[in-house]
Amino acid sequence: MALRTVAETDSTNDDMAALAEAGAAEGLWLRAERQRAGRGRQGRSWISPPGNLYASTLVRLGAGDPPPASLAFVTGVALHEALSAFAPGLALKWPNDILGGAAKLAGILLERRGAAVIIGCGANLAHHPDLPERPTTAIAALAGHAPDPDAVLHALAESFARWLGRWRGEGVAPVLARWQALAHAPGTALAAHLPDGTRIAGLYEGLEPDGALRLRLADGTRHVIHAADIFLVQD
Ligand SMILES: O=C(O)CCCC[C@@H]1SC[C@@H]2NC(=O)N[C@@H]21
Repeated sequence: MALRTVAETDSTNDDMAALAEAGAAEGLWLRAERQRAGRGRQGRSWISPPGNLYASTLVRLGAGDPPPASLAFVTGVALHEALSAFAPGLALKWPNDILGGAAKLAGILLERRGAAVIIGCGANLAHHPDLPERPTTAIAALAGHAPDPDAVLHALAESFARWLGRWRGEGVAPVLARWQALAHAPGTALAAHLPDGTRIAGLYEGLEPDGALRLRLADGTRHVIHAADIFLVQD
C-alpha cells in the first residue's frame, strides 16, 4: 500500500489514469487536498474544496477476476467501513453512493482504462455542496467535527485491500452480501431515473447475484435495474 498526497490537481482520477499508463502498481492511492476539475458520475462535476476526501486508486484486471463493474461494490463497502469510524448510521445506496440519513455523503467514480480500472472516491468530511437534484451532508454535520482526510484515506486503503482480496479469492458473492448488510433497509422507497428517460418508483428489495438492483413496483411486479440514477423518496 502506498499513499501519496498532493496539494492540488485537476482530478485524481485523471492523475491515476496517467500513473496506471506509466506502469503504477496496485495498492497506490493518490489524494489531493483540493481538485480544480473533480468529476462525478454521468459527466457531473464534483466540487472539491479543501477539507474533504478526494482520492483515487487503480486495479489491474486479471484473467480470473470477477466482472470489473462489481469493483463498485468492493469500493462502496470499503468506503462505508472507512467513514463509519467517524460517523454512525451511514448507509450504502445503489449503485455508488454513501448516505448519511437521507443525504448523500460520498460517491464513487469507476473508469475503465484498458486492463486497468481507475477508482475515485469523494467524501464530504468538512463541507457539502448545495445541489438542486439531491440533499447532501458531511461528516462534520453528522458528527460535530471533520476527520483528518489522511486518516480516512488510511482506513479506506486498508479496507479496500482486504475486500479486493476477497473479491479476487472468493468472487462477488461475499462482497454483495456485505454491501447489502451496509445498505439502507429493504422496503426503502426509491425512484429510478433510467437512461432512456423513463422514471419508475418502487421499494428496494436487495441485489441480484450480478449486482443489479431489485425494485418491487406498486402493482406487485419486480423490476431489475442495471443502470439508473437512484433517489430516495421522502414522504
Ligand atoms: O458522482 C459521484 O457520486 C462520484 C464522485 C466521485 C468523485 C471523486 S473525487 C476523487 C476522484 N477524482 C475525480 O475527479 N472524481 C473522483
